[in-house]
Amino acid sequence: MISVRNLSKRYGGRLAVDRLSFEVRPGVVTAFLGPNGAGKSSTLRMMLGLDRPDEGEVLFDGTPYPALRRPLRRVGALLEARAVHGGRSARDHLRWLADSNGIPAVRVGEVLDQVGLADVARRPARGLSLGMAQRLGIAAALLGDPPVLLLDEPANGLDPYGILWIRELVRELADAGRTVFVSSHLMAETALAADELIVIGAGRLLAAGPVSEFVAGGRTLEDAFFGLLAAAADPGDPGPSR
Ligand SMILES: Nc1ncnc2c1ncn2[C@@H]1O[C@H](COP(=O)(O)OP(=O)(O)OP(=O)(O)O)[C@@H](O)[C@H]1O
Repeated sequence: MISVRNLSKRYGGRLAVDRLSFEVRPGVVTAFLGPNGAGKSSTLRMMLGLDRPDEGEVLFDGTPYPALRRPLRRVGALLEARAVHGGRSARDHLRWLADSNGIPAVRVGEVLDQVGLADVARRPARGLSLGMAQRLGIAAALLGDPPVLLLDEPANGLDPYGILWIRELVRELADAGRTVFVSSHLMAETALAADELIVIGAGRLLAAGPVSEFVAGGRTLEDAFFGLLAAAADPGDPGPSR
């Protein structure tokens, strides 16, 4: 279980995350939706201890990320797929990560196979396409076989086969009891891939609940999303009927 409690972050004069609270349960795929600049990446960075909140906290089964021992074994994350040294091969990058987190070296071959990168694993990372770099980032997230996965736009750069692959992967991970939290901009894809939604706008929680409630009555998720944003921008607007 991930608990985000009253999280706030200000950059200069701008409030990027505003008293945000929500929970993410194991065994389901939870999507994190919001327009550009809503505060999704800022929230994910604070979840991972990469940014310090001005207020509030994020707990993984009661423990903040910076206090986790061997964190890659507890929480796997994909944030910035290009965050790999360009001269280093995918295999060496994963070996280094495994080594520094007490993860058996055999996992490197396993995750390379799992993400379909075994054939290019010895190439320098700078030669990887965006889709391959994205798969390498997912391999790194899976390396420690963690019970929690945080994936920021995992379908970014993937072709339709890759998008289907991600959808099936997150489903398998959740079905195995993991906590899977996935940020996205892709409404149609989210409607197919996610069970639960957390929607934010301007750093604030706009709605949270099962996808089935957002799309009740034949409404598309896109319609529900635009309705929530319109209601948040104009509090006089009755907004969507949920
Ligand atoms: N390091 C930073 N310094 C200054 N401002 C920042 C920083 N990081 C984020 N912001 C600002 O905080 C707000 C939220 O940004 P954030 O990247 O978290 O949104 P997002 O929902 O992830 O957007 P996107 O969907 O475009 O990735 C934006 O106004 C952004 O400009």
